Amino acid sequence: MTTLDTNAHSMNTHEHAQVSSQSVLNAAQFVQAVPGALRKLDPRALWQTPVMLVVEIGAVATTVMSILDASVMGWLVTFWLWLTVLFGTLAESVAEGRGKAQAASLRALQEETTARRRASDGTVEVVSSAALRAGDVVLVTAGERIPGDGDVIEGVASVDESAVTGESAPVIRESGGDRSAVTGGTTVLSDEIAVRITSEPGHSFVDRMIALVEGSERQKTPNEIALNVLLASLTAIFLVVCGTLYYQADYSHAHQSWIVLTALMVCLIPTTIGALLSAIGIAGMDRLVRRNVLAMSGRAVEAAGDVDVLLLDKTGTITYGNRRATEVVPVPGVTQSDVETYAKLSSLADETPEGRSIVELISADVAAPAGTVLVEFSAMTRMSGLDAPGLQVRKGAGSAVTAWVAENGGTVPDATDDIVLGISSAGGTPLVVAVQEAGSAARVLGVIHLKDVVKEGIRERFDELRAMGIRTVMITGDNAVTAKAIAAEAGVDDFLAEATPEDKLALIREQQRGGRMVAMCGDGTNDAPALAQADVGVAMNTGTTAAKEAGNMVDLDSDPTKLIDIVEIGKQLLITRGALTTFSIANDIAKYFAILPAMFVASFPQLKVLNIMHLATPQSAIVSAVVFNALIIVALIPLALKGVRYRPSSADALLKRNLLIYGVGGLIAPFLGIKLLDLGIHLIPGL
Ligand SMILES: Nc1ncnc2c1ncn2[C@@H]1O[C@H](COP(=O)(O)OP(=O)(O)OP(=O)(O)O)[C@@H](O)[C@H]1O
Ligand SMILES: [K+]
Ligand SMILES: [Mg+2]
Repeated sequence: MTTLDTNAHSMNTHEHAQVSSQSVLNAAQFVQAVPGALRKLDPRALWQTPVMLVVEIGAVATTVMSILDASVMGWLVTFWLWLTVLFGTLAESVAEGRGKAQAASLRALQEETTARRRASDGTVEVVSSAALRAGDVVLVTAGERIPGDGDVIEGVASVDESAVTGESAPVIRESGGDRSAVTGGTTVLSDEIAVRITSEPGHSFVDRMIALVEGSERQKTPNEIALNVLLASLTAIFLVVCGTLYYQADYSHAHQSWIVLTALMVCLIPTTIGALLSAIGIAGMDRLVRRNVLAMSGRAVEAAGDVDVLLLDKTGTITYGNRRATEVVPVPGVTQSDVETYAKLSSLADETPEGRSIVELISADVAAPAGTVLVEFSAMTRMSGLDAPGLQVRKGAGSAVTAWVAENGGTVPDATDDIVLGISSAGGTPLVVAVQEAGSAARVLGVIHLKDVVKEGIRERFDELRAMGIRTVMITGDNAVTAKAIAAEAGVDDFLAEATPEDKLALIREQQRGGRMVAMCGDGTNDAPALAQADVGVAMNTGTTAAKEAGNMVDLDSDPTKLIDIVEIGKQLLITRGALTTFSIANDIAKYFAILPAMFVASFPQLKVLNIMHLATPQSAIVSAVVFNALIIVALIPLALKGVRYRPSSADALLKRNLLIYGVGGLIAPFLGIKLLDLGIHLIPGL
């Protein structure tokens, strides 16, 4: 067998380089986004954004009015209202465009290849990869491309997944354990594996990635929907206000044209946030993708911004997950060769990496007796072994095997506990080996030492999480002593040992009942229920298909500390949305005071005191406000896409700071902007 390369799982930093090169927004991106923006002007697409739909209807109305009754002012307002809608769709289109290049390179992975499909009778036929269905078994040898998503059911191989993950170091994929999932389009570098296909055509992992980076599957989150309803209500109110203003103005002999009132209405409704809302959401998902995290829903990204507790599986998440047998220790009275024989016997059927490592460690030839029934490992029993006529062998977690020995009339010698304790306190996983032969009570033979290594640099990252106010809890099926040793080494706040899949699920529910937002990182099939229940379920890409399907995010780098980035991006998304909503509404209030006095000052000279801006003429005031209202959308697109900067600090301090910058800033900006625009605009002939 090949030597397993643990470096392949070491934390990598390549994605950070990627981020900085891609986050620069350039003019070309805007230009490329124009066709998409024009398509989005279709009212059937625009109704998703009620505020912008109202602007579009307003633009249609002023177009008609200007045709019927041409005036410079009418055409200027019309032109800028159309630009306002276009800038809104442009924001979304630019946000989407950033995933398009990535989607194109992913599509290259979907090229049809040939596959060697193995029928149930063992015959192998060559078929097209497009003909593969879930359940098919294919053979893939060094140098070949894996034709579809699946689980390795035989063998172990090193695989180049760089096309999907961007990480050039090969990874190990093997049957039985928590590193069995392979992705279609990746390449086998050494050895041969048999893969059971798990996805139907069109529903592969890469298909999902493409849909995700293109934003085509994006659905509004409940928060976005709530905000949209609020914006639509504000819009409705201003529609009524401006509509009735026409008659009130007439009644007071201060007639205002419908063009002026439409312009006023557009200035007052929350167009800025209405235009940028969807771009902010898309940008959040995009930022995650560039960190090599695939979020299956926007809701998960938002939830990440509010996480209080992070639960992590131990093996494969906190440790490299390359748990291997290093020694077998006999209890007093048992020979080394005896304990080794039974340890190997108990592992003949054990297809987990742990089981195979035991078979490899022990050189003695051992064969299963005739009539053997193999007992596979399960996370529930935490044991594996075999049953033969007159012979039962088990190995597994200390508590599980102790219970089994007692059930079968035996007692466990004190020395066992000492050996188990010794291995556990060093952070190793002890597997107790026991046997029951016909006519005698079960007895313990010795203990297998499984070694695993804590991932490098994980401690510092957990410290960071603590600084962000997030509690880390390790949950493991392993015994309490091992758990404690690894917990101390990794620096988690707390741990839960001897946890079954149900225990993991129960712990999450309990935390959620306490009002906490729970994130969970895991890789195993036994983590799947917990990953599904967690508010943010991050599956390691190295993990099983079940885990990857249960979670709402997949980390392509299989780095649990990535949660720090995920939380930051989630917080940044929430803060950006909050900041731009504040700015937008403050802006609209300011515009009200900027325009209204100018509109009515001719009829009501008393308004002069309010007319602090001294805009040149009422017409120029209206046009300047409309132009400002449109330009502010374009001006804020980069901020919406990049996100407001997030620094770890208390929620209170953040709120105060943002209210000050975006609230007060939003109030002042229109006065300055409109005044400046008015200086030029009032010179336009005919206005
Ligand atoms: N192949 C095996 N045969 C027998 N017992 C095993 C085997 N593999 C693991 N065990 C025992 O079962 C326990 C639970 O293993 P499992 O892989 O389900 O852990 P887990 O819940 O995923 O937690 P973690 O991944 O954090 O260790 C292990 O701690 C070990 O004591
Ligand atoms: K507005
Ligand atoms: Mg596990």
